[in-house]
Amino acid sequence: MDTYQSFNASGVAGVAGVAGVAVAEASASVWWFKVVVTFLAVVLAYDQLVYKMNKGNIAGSTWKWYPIIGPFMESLDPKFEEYKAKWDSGPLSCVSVFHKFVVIASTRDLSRKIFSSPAFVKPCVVDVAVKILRPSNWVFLDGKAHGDYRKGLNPLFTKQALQIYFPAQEKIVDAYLKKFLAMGETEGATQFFPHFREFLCAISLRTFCGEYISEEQIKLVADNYYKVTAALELVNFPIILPFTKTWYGKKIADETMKIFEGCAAKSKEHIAGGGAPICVMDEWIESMVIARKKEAAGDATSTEAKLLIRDFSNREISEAIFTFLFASQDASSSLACWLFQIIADRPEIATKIREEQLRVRNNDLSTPVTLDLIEEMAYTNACVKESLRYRPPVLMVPYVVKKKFPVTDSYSLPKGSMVVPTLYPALHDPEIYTNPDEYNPDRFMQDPTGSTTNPSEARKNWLVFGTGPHVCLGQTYVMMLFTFMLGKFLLEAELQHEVTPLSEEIKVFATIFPKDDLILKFQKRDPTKV
Ligand code: HEM
Repeated sequence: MDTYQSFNASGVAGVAGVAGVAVAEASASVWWFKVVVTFLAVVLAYDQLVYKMNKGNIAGSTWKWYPIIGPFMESLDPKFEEYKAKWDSGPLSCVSVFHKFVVIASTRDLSRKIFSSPAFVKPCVVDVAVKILRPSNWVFLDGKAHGDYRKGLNPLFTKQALQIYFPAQEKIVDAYLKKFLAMGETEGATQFFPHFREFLCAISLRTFCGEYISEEQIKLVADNYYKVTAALELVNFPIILPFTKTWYGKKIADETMKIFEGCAAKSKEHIAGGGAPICVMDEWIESMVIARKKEAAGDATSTEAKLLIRDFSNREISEAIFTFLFASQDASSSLACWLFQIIADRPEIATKIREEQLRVRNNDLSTPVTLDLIEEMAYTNACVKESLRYRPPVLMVPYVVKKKFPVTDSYSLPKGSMVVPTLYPALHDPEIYTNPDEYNPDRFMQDPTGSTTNPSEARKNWLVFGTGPHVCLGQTYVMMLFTFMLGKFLLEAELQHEVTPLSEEIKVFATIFPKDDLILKFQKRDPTKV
């Protein structure tokens, strides 16, 4: 009994002790629970409140339906139809993802205003882009520093300079045309999206680096470049962890810049030895040499003196050349896919292009193609322009707001927010373009702006290449190259497109592509016939 009692007594005491501890622990965990719940409630309320305040009177959901993350999951797999619904919801509309406030501008006047307000905005780059393109890269410059650097780069893409690169481009176009025709014979219709990406990459690399880059290096870059695109998607994990998308992207970017560094060294030797420029690197390096000579002779203008009379290191050149590849690769591949799909589906337009191609050459196919001859190809050029209007490769361009920006009379963009001027809505504005969802190159033959109803206003709608201080550096290059390519391919090949229910649907992968990746066949034809 004693034993039992004492056991019982100690047991009771033990139970009481345990219960006491349990009560203390329970109340501690209740306290923690309360703290956590209160903290979460404050964070959620703050997030919603800030959203409401930033939103003001513009379109957007009344509350963030998915607290904190907002439409994050949708942004992982962007859909054209969801973008379009957003553009149609109002001239200014907003979302908030992870407390990042994003405003979308969907009219041409608002888009132009944003593009042309460098005092308030600068291009927005995802955090990981700075790591991949490197912080020292010129694309991250802003304001006057950016403007000065740009002045040094603009001469590399004038018509005069493009004339120099043209022979190298023509060689690549011929080589790939041969390849595509052979593929047509052996494989029939195949998915052309990857082939066009490789082709455009090869053209860019020869244009930028001439013969300094080897076939193997071109193949290496062309095969892997898509990893850079994937790493630079707008939504991505900001820290580079091994074997993730961003890690592979950085690896390829570093390897590519290393190749470009080697090319820059060879180009410097070539120009120092008195060689004539044949590629973008040569042209840049020669312009530095000329500016230095002028300075020595005492007749350098102040701009030249500032921009060019310093030795750009091979590393610096490689970084700038990488940005050209980065800016051109996806947009040019997108244009190629849509342009050739559209023309293959419209034989009457193909016939008109062939007529023009023979006419400008006086029916003599041995006529050398020069940039002057390309300028005579008005109809072929209108087909490229209309493709860019109908399916603009770049739908929107993200900018970041540097200081509070009164973008309309009733709304100011908050400092630190992201603002996204759109291009697609302006290029499909029914007040400017009759039947905007119809592909009609004749609109650009009737008027250079593409609008007979409102030509004076239409000039403002041509936002395919952006506008303002960051307007695309390569726009003349794009128009010249694609006009030439379209003419050449159509003379030499019959394009057979296998139309699927997804052909006209738009897939978003940095730029836009047909959802079925374009199933196409090139078939040899007699180039002397229309
Ligand atoms: C179909 C092809 C192309 C399209 C649709 C396109 C479109 C654009 C757009 C919309 C921008 C942003 C402009 C802005 O913020 O105002 C841009 C910038 C840029 N593009 Fe292109 N682009 C194309 C091809 C190229 C090519 C071939 C190059 C090669 C050199 C290039 C080089 C650049 C550069 C360097 C910038 C940044 C300019 C700066 O920040 O100063 N682009 N492009």
